[in-house]
Amino acid sequence: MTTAITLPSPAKLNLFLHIIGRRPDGHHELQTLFQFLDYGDDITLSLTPEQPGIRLERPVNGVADEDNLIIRAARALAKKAPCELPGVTIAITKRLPMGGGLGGGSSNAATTLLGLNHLWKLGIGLDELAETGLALGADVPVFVRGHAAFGEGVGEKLTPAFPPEDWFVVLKPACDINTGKIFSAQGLTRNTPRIRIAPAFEGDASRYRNDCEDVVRRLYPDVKQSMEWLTQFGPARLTGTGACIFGRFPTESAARIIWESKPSGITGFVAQGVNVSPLHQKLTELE
Ligand SMILES: C[C@](O)(CO)[C@H](O)COP(=O)(O)OP(=O)(O)OC[C@H]1O[C@@H](n2ccc(N)nc2=O)[C@H](O)[C@@H]1O
Ligand SMILES: Nc1ncnc2c1ncn2[C@@H]1O[C@H](COP(=O)(O)OP(=O)(O)OP(=O)(O)O)[C@@H](O)[C@H]1O
Repeated sequence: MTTAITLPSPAKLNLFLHIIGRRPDGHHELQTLFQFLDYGDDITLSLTPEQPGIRLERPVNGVADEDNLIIRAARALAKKAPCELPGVTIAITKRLPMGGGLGGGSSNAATTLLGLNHLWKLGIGLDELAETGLALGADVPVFVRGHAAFGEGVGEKLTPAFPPEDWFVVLKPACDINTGKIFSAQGLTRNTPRIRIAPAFEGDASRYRNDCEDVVRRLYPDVKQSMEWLTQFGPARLTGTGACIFGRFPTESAARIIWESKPSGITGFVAQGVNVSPLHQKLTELE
């Protein structure tokens, strides 16, 4: 019987992000193109049959365990079980910056849902797991489903997409950005016309933009400065509500040359865009 697994919890990029309106509940209606990166956190789930309950081996810096999306996801899943479950200890190796627009917390929640569904042998389908995940955050469903996608609604209505699997230089300017602050900012573009995209999306995402970019550049000079630097080598774009920005390159070596030339003090990483989540690739290997 498998008692422990280590699973990837990848980052996502919003290759574009359009805000097309506001719902009556105040949430913004989006159109976005999600792609995963082959870079992210790792989560180890270890069953502890002798000790009931769900616990984190070490807290995530700055996040109370009660608020941690890993714990919240595990508890939401446990509620669905028809019987008593073995306990679990969860350890995370955190690489993704928080408040970076890379969806780290949401990805951690999805990895926990899928990993525990596997270890606890619950047999819950992806539709139900995506619905459970949506209650934890708008980005959780795409991580649960595990395919690059055109997202609508708040990002939960997903149509599989196949953007090119290019290489990215991802930079993390020295600021953390609160998503709620950007969505409530004055002057945010909230009326981008809805686009119609065939389900087999193969269009050039560079024609589209991130509607949060102007507000974020105005409020965060570090983001503006990093974008100006990266733009010298091609289009640079914000992911989510920032703070991370990215530039795309056709090969790893092209991306690494730019990465090596970055000014000192800028953090980030180089990674490849992938249309099947590394989490799902790993789970398929385990089957
Ligand atoms: C920016 C994205 O990462 C793009 O993929 C997501 O839309 C973020 O969605 P999320 O993780 O659910 O965002 P949260 O950090 O929970 O949202 C914080 C706050 O931002 C506002 N918010 C968020 C998402 C959305 N579509 N419209 C909003 O107006 C809401 O006031 C919400 O309470
Ligand atoms: N496991 C977790 N990892 C990271 N953040 C978490 C986690 N659980 C809860 N959070 C909370 O979620 C907030 C957002 O963190 P996250 O890494 O998801 O940011 P993000 O990449 O900007 O997300 P998004 O792209 O969804 O806006 C953090 O500031 C933290 O308070």
